[in-house]
Amino acid sequence: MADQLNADILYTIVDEAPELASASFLPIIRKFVSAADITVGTPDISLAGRIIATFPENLTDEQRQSDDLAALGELVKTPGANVIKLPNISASVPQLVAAVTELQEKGYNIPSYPEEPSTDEEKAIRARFDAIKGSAVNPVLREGNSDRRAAKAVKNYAQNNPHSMGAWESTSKTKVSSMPGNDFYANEVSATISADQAGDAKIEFVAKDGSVTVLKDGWPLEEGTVADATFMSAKALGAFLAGAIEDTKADGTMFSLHMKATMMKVSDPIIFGHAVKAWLAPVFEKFGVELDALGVNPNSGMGDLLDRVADNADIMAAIEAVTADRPAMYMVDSDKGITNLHVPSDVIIDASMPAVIRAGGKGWDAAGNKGDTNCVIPDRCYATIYDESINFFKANGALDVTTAGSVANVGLMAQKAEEYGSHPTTFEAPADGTIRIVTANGETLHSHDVETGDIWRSCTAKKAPIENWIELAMDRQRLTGSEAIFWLDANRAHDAQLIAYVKPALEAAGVADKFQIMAPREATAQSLKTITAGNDSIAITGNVLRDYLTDLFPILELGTSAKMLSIVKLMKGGGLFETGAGGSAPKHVQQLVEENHLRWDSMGEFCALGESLNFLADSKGNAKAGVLGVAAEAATQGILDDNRSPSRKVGQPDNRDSHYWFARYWAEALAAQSDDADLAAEFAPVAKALADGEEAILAELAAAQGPAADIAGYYRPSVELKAKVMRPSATLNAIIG
Ligand SMILES: NC(=O)C1=CN([C@@H]2O[C@H](COP(=O)(O)OP(=O)(O)OC[C@H]3O[C@@H](n4cnc5c(N)ncnc54)[C@H](OP(=O)(O)O)[C@@H]3O)[C@@H](O)[C@H]2O)C=CC1
Ligand SMILES: O=C(O)CCC(=O)C(=O)O
Ligand SMILES: [Mg+2]
Repeated sequence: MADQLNADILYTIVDEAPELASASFLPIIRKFVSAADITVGTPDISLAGRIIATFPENLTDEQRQSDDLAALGELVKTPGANVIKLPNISASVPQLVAAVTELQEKGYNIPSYPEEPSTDEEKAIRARFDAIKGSAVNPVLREGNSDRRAAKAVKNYAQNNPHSMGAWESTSKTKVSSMPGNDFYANEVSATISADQAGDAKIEFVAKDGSVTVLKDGWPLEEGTVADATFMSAKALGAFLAGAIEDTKADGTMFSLHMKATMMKVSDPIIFGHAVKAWLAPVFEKFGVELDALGVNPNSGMGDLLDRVADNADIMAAIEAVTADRPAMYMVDSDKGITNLHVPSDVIIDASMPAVIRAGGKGWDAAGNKGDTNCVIPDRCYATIYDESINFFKANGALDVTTAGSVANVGLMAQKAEEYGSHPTTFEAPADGTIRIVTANGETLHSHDVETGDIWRSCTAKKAPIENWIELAMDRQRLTGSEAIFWLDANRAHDAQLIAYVKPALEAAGVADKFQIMAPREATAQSLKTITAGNDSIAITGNVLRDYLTDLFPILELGTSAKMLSIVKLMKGGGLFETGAGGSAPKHVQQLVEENHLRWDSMGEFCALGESLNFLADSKGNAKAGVLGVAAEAATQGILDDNRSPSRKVGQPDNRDSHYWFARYWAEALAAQSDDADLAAEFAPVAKALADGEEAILAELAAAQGPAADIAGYYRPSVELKAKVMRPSATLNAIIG
């Protein structure tokens, strides 16, 4: 890895669809940039790679691999970082277990995931797995704030080639349901750490008998950190979920739960588990002991539960009886019977809610019928943005993609800001009592009375990232002149603390009149109005809304968030270029394996590559990198202009075809430019060979599609087979080498 880290550009090895795409695209990148002596390192941050790096002790030398994520995590704190970061799996427990099983089958002597660790050894193994679980990569690499937007060319393309949008009826019964109170929103308190309070804090649980358990010790809170505490009442959640199920039935719609069990890896699987228990309440009441004995953990979902109880006819019959009495369920895969509650990571709110909204408020039920759905989002902190969007489209009809403007995002993300950094400070209350934060000087910063099972958490946002975020917002507003809104709710404790940073900073810079501050609901309505009128808006948000909005608006405006420019301006001066704003598209892998068609759109990679090369030119004074970067931008434009992006259906051009075209346009742009004669001379014959070979290459790529493709694995496919499947054109391979 040491050599890898010294490379000019680091292009991450990840999972699923983007990793399949890399098997085709990376050889092209390497060939082109080597002409400027630019090196490309490939640190492995895949789920399988991270598991292997975590458990070296029982592996052979050949199997072992370095902890690339840890190394990258350090690199992003240096000015030289230039990382192209593709989306990776944030694993739920079922995914983690499946990945371990696959590695074991491949001869890796990795311990099994201890579901219920009892011995010290099991607890230690479990702790190591817990560090791999959920969103364990992005928070480590994101040492900067987020600038996500659609490049002009991408936006123009979408306006001229509108994607399909479901119609919105004013009579739609689709709605968002949230708890009326006693949720994270209601119980939040927040404070900004003073000089006196700064230092190592602790979090304590005080039982009814006065005994104190330290939940977290040596927890550094720097001066200026905004530190919140809040909890969700388990009783209130249970009652709400039971009510929402009944309400869905009365409405005649589908029940759907939308969580972020991956990034909120401690709290949201618990909330998900409450929903599984609420759905199967009579089964849990009657068979609690048996379910326990079978190792059922509702937080792992109904899929895991069904596997464990499959041989118990009584429980299966009880489940069937309950299901018959329940409302329709929103399905992940109707054909395969995968429900919304099967796996906690199947329905991820940032992708799932926009899909419902784009479809005109529709989901799919078990029989494959389209219908309205009750979108259950228990906590109210951010649910209002979806509620307001639904209200807006019910009133105004679907967005007109051909004329709509764009909502860009500037997101507070650096150094594990806000909820997405809260896993180490999230706890399920062990009993009735009090949970409190005690600062270094002995003061009680926050204190909550809790009941058994309540989900308590503290979130923090540090001063330097907050200030950097406000600067970034001012930069983007100045460069665009767009409407700019801080999505902050003055009535929410945390947001009020942020507003106390934002207002004076804007005033000091003399730009307060260029910005508005609005609660998320009002900001949603305003932004939708703005883009409906064909204008642009910048949403300046915290970390969760950064995540939600950079799927919501792109999916409405562009049909996908895959085409987003996603830049993380690292606070220490480096550049992290994320590819797109979406995920790793598991469904795409399934299609490739079944019919050798990869519909993954590499537009995010194309945009990131151009940015990374231009950044290299600036940061290292590498003029050739700049020439390559400008040519890569021309190639990206060519893909859009000539409609070379992948199609969804087998038999039509796919991801590999788009890479051929990218290489061709890139070579043509390099051959045509006059800034660097050497590069022009080197790429003229490449451009000619790619043009001359067009017919053969496209025929060879097309011929590969149709039959099943074997890549020998899911989490750790064979490198050789992947290359074989993803590079089926001998003519193209001969040119790329
Ligand atoms: N930055 C990161 O590392 C991120 C990682 N993730 C991880 O990704 C996995 C899947 O997450 P999920 O929420 O389902 O979201 P995804 O974004 O992976 O998938 C949602 C859908 O979006 C479409 N899509 C996304 N990217 C592309 C692309 N490049 N080209 C074409 N279509 C695209 C696909 O739609 P269609 O099926 O219609 O083709 C896909 O099924 C999880 O493990 C999650 O943790 C999620 C978000 C960000
Ligand atoms: O890290 C993850 O799990 C997902 C990240 C994500 O969805 C985003 O940043 O948009
Ligand atoms: Mg996201």
